Formats: sequence, structure tokens, C-alpha cells
Amino acid sequence: MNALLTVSGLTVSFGSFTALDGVDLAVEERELRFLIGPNGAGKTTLIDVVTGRTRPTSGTVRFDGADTTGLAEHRTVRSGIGRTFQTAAVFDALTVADNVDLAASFRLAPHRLLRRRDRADVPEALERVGMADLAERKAGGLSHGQRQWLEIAMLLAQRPRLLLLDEPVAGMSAAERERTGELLEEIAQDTTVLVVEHDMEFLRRHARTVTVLHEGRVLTEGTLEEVRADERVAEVYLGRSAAEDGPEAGPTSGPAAEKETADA
Ligand SMILES: Nc1ncnc2c1ncn2[C@@H]1O[C@H](COP(=O)(O)OP(=O)(O)OP(=O)(O)O)[C@@H](O)[C@H]1O
Repeated sequence: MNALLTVSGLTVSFGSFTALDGVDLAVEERELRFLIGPNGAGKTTLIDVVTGRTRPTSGTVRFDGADTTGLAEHRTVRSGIGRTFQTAAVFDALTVADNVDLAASFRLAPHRLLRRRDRADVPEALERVGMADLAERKAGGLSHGQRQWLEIAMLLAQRPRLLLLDEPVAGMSAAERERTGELLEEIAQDTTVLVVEHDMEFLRRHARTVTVLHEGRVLTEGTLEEVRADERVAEVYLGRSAAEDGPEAGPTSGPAAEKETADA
């Protein structure tokens, strides 16, 4: 199988600090891949490089068979890569539909904008995230969950082949997380999705393959069970060997915390 996204030997240095250190990653078409790792592991930096926000110091990014290393952000959008941020980037004063309409036009080169007559992509995207009935509402009045779904609808209207989502369920209620999980599963049927997410219950329900980053390197990769059984993962989340810790020493979140709870 050919990977849709291939990252090879990716290194990003900020001055003397190395945020990514020789990262290799391959994501197949229509995968729903999760990316986890402690704070500062390099997850957002990796997304920033794939989307053209940050230029790598060395290494390559290949998307859909083409070398996209260092491509500007607006060009990665046009090539079919969409991303969300930890805080939804929507315009509060515009309606839900106008936000999606605006996003849909981002994927087009300026000379094509005036010819964008077919606007079916807007209701289609809203339908997919279950917000068709909110089309004429001002985005400023939406709940936190609805804002996140609106941002996903904005990306869907750009018809991406790869979606990169940064902590999509952070701050959501249990019901909103559930709905988001269903939505991602549905999107992953025809779109490749890479999700940075810490929520362990969410991972348990939806993660097929998990890649663990630590200090700018890929520590391990596998199913959630494989990753949670890996002592090195417990160590990086605890900051020391799990075997040396008493029950009170674990973190309050993350795979190691879950492992302790599950094993208790
Ligand atoms: N522009 C920058 N200049 C200097 N250092 C940076 C820059 N961007 C990121 N870093 C550093 O690179 C490291 C990796 O950051 P990154 O945001 O990618 O981590 P992360 O895994 O997404 O963490 P978190 O889970 O906290 O969001 C951090 O130590 C961060 O401080």
C-alpha cells in the first residue's frame, strides 16, 4: 500500500533546541491515526511542518506522491491538506454558512474565486457535521462543541484528502466527545485523518493505530493495547520507571495513568 503522507528524517531546530529529531511517519489512505506524547513532544510542530507553517531544518514531507517539503501554507491547503487548531478559528460575526463558504473559497486560486458558482459544498459540509439547521446562526452564539464541528465543516468544504486535528475533543462534554468520535469515524471512511489527542477514553474507543512522540522522536507505534503495554511509554508519561513508582506517583492523565488505573 502506498502511504498518502510520508515524513522522512524530519528535523526541526529552533536555535539550539531540537523540537523534532529525525521523525519518520507513514500514514496510509483512509487511516484514522492518533498521535500522542507528553507536553513538548513535538506533536504540534509535526503538524506545522506538514501544513507548511514551519519549515523543517532537514528531512522531507511527501503528500500524495509529491514532495511538499517547505510548501507555503496556502499551497498545502490547495494540495488537499486541512488542519484545525486547539482553539477553533471561526469568525464570530459571520453566520455558520458564511464561515463554511469563506473556508471553501480558500482552496481555490484567486483567479478561480469569481467562478465559484456551485456552492453545494456548504450545505453538504454542514449536513455531514449535523449542523444544517444552524446554517443561518451567527457563529459567535455557538457552544464550544458546535464551534469545533463548524471548524471541521469548514475543512470538509475544502475537500481535503488529509485532515490534521489538534485536540478536537478538549473541553467537550461527554455527549460532544461521543458525537465527535462518530464524526471522525465517518470522515475517515473517505478521508485520511491524523488526530493529536490525549483523552484516553476517546483513544480507547476510536484509535486504531497510535504513534507516540517523545522529545522529538517516534518512541513507538502500534495499536493502543501495544502502546499501553510498552514500558517506555509508561516511563515517559511518568518521567521515571513505572516499576519504581508507588500507586500515588502516577500522572492524572495519559496512557500511563490509565494503565495504572486499569491494573489497580
Ligand atoms: N517557534 C518556536 N520557537 C522555539 N521553540 C518552539 C517553537 N515552537 C515549539 N517550540 C518548542 O518545541 C517543543 C515542541 O513543541 P510542540 O508544541 O510541538 O509540542 P507538543 O507535543 O505539541 O506539546 P503540547 O502537548 O504541550 O501541545 C516545545 O518544547 C516547544 O516549546
